[in-house]
Amino acid sequence: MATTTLPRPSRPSLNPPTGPLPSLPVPKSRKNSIGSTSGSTESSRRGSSASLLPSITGGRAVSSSALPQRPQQKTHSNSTSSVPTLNPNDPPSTLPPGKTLRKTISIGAFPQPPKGVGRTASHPPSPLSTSSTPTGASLDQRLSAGSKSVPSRDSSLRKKSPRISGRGFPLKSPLTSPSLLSGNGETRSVSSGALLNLPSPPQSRNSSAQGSYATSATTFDDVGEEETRGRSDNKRGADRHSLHKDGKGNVIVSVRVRPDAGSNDGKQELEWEVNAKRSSVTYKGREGGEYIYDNVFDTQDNNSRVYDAAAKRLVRRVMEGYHGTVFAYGMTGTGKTFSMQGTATSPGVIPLAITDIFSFIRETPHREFLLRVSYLEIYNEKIHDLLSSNTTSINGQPALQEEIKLREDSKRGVYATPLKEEIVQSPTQLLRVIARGDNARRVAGTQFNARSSRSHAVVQIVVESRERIPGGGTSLQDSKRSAIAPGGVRVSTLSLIDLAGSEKAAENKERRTEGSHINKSLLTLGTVIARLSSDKDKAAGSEKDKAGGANKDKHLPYRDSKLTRLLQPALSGNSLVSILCTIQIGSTGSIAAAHSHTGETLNTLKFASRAKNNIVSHAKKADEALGSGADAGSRALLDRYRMEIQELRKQLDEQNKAKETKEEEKDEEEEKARELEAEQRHGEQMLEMQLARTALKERIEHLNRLILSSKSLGVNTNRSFSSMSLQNRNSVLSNGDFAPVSARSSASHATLEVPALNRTSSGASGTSFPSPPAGASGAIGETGSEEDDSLGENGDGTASQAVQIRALQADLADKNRYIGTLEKRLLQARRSSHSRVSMSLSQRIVGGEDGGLEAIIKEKDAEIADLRARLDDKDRMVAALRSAARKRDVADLGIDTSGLHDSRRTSHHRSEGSNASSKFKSSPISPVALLSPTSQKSGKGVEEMTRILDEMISERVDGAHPAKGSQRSSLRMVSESR
Ligand SMILES: Nc1ncnc2c1ncn2[C@@H]1O[C@H](COP(=O)(O)OP(=O)(O)OP(=O)(O)O)[C@@H](O)[C@H]1O
Repeated sequence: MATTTLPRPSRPSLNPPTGPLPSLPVPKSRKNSIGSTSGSTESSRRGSSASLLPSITGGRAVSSSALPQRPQQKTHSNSTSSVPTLNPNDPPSTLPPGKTLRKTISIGAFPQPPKGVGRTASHPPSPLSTSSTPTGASLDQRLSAGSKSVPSRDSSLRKKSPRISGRGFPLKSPLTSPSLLSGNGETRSVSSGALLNLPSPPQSRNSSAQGSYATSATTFDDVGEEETRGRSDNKRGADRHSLHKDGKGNVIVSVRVRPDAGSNDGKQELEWEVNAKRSSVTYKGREGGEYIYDNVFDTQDNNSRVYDAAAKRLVRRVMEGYHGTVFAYGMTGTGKTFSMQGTATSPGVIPLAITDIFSFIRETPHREFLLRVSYLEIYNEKIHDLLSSNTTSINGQPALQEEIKLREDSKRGVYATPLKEEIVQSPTQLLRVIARGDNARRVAGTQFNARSSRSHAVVQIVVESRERIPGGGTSLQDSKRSAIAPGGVRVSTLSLIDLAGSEKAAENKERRTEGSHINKSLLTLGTVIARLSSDKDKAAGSEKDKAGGANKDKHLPYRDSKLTRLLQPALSGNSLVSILCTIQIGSTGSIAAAHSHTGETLNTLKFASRAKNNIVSHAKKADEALGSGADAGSRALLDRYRMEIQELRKQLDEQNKAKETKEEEKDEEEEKARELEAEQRHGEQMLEMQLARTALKERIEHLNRLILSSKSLGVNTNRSFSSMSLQNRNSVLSNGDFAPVSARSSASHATLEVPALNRTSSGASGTSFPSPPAGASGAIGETGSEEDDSLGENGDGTASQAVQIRALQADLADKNRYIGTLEKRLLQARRSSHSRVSMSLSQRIVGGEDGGLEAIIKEKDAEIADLRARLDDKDRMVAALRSAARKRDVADLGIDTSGLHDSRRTSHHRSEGSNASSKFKSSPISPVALLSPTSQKSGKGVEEMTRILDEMISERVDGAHPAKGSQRSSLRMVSESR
């Protein structure tokens, strides 16, 4: 395709059309739309001339806007002589009793998207009607719903006013005047549902407005061609062509005639002729003339038709990226508000435009849109925000508000600030916003209108749009991709303006003041438009003009009123323009005539002619603000929102990640801390347990050695030490494997130095003495080689006292070493659990737990004292043993050696083959002496010593019992005390 060509009638050879505007890109979706509808009978009917239409690139649809344009327009409008002058002799009129008061219902009364009425059932459905309206009703339904309530205009026209040119169907007027924006709403010439997106035959000026918007993708160049073609049959075609080359095709001027309720006598026909077909209004009175416009709506035309012909195409253009302005101009009470707002049953331009805007959005999936709306009024030359939240109406009059100022910059042109803009997402929402503004607008009853608008009201809908990714996917993934790679944002503005009506001086002072402001601003508007014509030749087609007419500012009094200042961008060529002028025609003697409407009507007609003739528009599609920076398209909220959303999403992701990481870290830290704490606690517990176990083990071992040793020696019996000793020795030696018995553990040997005296007497002592207390038995066989620890060379234990002393000393050394070992371990344990211990200690101190620190210290002191007492015991024991040894030495002087043999006999087998026996022989003191009758003294000493030892051993045994003392606390006490 790619190029779908639409039928175009052959036309005379004219210069190639040079449309004032560049070709408009059309979404591909349009192609489908077109295709679906262009395959209709109308399409085939026009197929013969399809080649004449510009080809469609990229599958774009073709517009039906390429309509022939009425040739008379320019000639008439340009001809000042043709404009009838006002008749100053017209008598001032007064409001007749029968005048219909304005009963316009604000669009607030229909919050839901309006349903058009008044269209005939034969209206072809809009191509947009294939999709539902926002309220769910298709446009077709909307249109057909209203068709019953409004009679066919043709029939009514014929009936009421046979002199008014009817628009019989299908009419193929050779004067059909195509326009960039115009497209007459007449659709009855087109079969229903068939050719909504196709151009009317060249001769038909009554091309469907719907058709025009259905094919709004048509480039302006196309229109230029059509205009040229349309003019070909008219002697004024050349003029029209040049006019459109000047950009006139972007300006539509329509005149709407309001029905005159008081005119039932047909007299109006005598003075006025309204020919909707020719789009002309003719005044036949004095200085009369014919006025021809793009559209003339007679009294039977309803709002829907007015919208279709005068505004629909412009609205579609705005959605495509052009700026567009629609305003209603006319005398008070002639139907401006009625046309712009409409009623619940007959919605006007504003609600119908809103419906179309959202229809367009729905049908343009390859672009995304953002709409924002503002609503202001110019009242007594001051601008007020009708959407401002502090707009509170008091007794029907809005409260005073902050004045809005007009500013201008290169990007935005002239704009009001500060002005509230509301972003809207549905037709209902948009209608409600506007209804809110309507309620805040100043209205008052006047002589001519019970609810007269006392201000100029401007609804501005800013349309931001941006191309979505190719393919226009609507999936979430596509949306995301689109958000990630934003294209340029195009910003266009649709201004819908309901001007206050010009009026004669009122009696009421307030109304007079309002009226003077209204009239002044309207006068300025008229002046600006009138002067546009003087500049048009210079400006037309020039870059200066395209730039917005900045140079014109020097000549044109835009700044004389806020209205003209606000309209400056539109009037100076940057916008597509549609002007709807409303008049009320009264015949001689009618109500309207009685109110001097004729003069005002003629003024309005002249204004409309000048506007059509003078306003030059070189509206261009707004550039897409490329780049994603905040500067690009400073007003493009769409971009900013996209960026903001992306930024927020990014932040949210980061925050989520940070939160997750933190939580993980926190969990990990907590876990680690818990583990560490548990580990520490466990380690400490294990260490303590180990320590305690070791201490207990050693202590038990040690004490066991003592006990066993004591038992083996028989010290707990009443028998004599020597006999016990011998007995023991016998048992020990009964296996004939005599070995010296160590009096102590091998470890003890090295740590305690044995006194020389004991050492020398150890082998010679004949005193029987118990075996070494600790570890003796366990050491037998292992440490038996230690010669110093021999029980006695003579085998009777006479050397046992010295051995005993050394054993005790060794035991003492053992204990000291043992304590040292415990100390080391405790210190080690303390280091690892220092903090914990100190903490628990401090807690104990603070909380007074377990009696507090004092109790602990006392406990430790007691343990220290206990240990000291034990040491003292040992010292005493050692001293007693030494003392006994000395006594024995003294007694040795009178020893009877006879007993020695007995003694020897008793231990005969032991002494034999023993090294110890040889030692014993050489000993200066025989151990037997201790047991002989001559050694009574020494025997007494031994008994005493034995007793002491018994006590000590039993004491230790008691102490070793777990129930009788806490090893752990004892150990701790020792370590802590040191
Ligand atoms: N075409 C029409 N068909 C039926 N009624 C109409 C038409 N035009 C206007 N009217 C009625 O005429 C009355 C005045 O209309 P409207 O208020 O729209 O005039 P206006 O031009 O806005 O006046 P003003 O400038 O004072 O605000 C209203 O009651 C309205 O319903």
